[in-house]
Amino acid sequence: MSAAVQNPPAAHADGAVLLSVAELSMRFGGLLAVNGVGFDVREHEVFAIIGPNGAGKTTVFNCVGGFYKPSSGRILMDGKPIAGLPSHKVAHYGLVRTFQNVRLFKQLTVLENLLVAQHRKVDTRLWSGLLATRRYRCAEAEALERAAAWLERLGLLAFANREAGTLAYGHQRRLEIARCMVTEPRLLMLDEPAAGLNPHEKVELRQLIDRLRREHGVAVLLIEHDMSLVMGISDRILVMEHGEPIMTGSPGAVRNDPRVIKAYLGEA
Ligand SMILES: Nc1ncnc2c1ncn2[C@@H]1O[C@H](COP(=O)(O)OP(=O)(O)OP(=O)(O)O)[C@@H](O)[C@H]1O
Repeated sequence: MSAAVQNPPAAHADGAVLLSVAELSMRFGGLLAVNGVGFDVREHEVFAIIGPNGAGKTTVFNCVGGFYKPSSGRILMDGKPIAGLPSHKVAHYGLVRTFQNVRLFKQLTVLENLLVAQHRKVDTRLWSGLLATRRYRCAEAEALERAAAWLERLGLLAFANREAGTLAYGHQRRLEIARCMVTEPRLLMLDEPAAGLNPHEKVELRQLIDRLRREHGVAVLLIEHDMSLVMGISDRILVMEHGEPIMTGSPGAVRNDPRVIKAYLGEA
């Protein structure tokens, strides 16, 4: 990795803490997949977790996102404990995620995918729908408006009525992000968003992440193996190996740390 690459300034280093993870551990039988991991994500910050395959990154994501109940540790969102809550409850706190492998409703249209994602905001009680109460109709119209706005922002409006499964892979990945954004999250968790993208799409992804935090105020928690993307977009980076944290620091500090170079980045 070239030492000449410039780091972005740590512009968000003073923001309020949004997510706080402390002493997080996750055991699968005899395997301690995550051991004593701690980090904070601040408002509007892009915070990345990197490390070799099997380091425990996705397991941390699954604990934070409500897919695993951690064996021990604290996870606070806005100061409120969320460890062990199921993912739909975690989403109530404004924390949503994408997956390593695209998970869309492939037989539904692009637009329908965004409407389904907002069911929490629309009163889905049967009688409300049957009676088409004013509140229900309003919420439905707003959901449609929000969906159309995000499709437009992400350049997907022309595909609104296409089945999601027929979109090109890069568009499906963008639709996943749109599906998160219609829920108006405060913290967006992206699990290897650049995987399978071509170089041009990676540049667009970087611009998109930057726009989301600047214009829409989200913080981003990122797992990614593409070091050019990670180093270019992150304010701070946590490096993991064998389930344990090696260090947390700015891209420059991480890139030059001998332990990180040995465990993951390799010699330039
Ligand atoms: N549900 C599970 N049951 C048992 N072992 C698991 C489970 N999930 C993960 N592991 C193990 O925990 C360890 C950490 O895996 P994890 O997927 O979190 O790593 P990772 O850093 O995300 O790797 P990658 O970069 O390849 O996605 C690995 O040894 C993995 O085999």
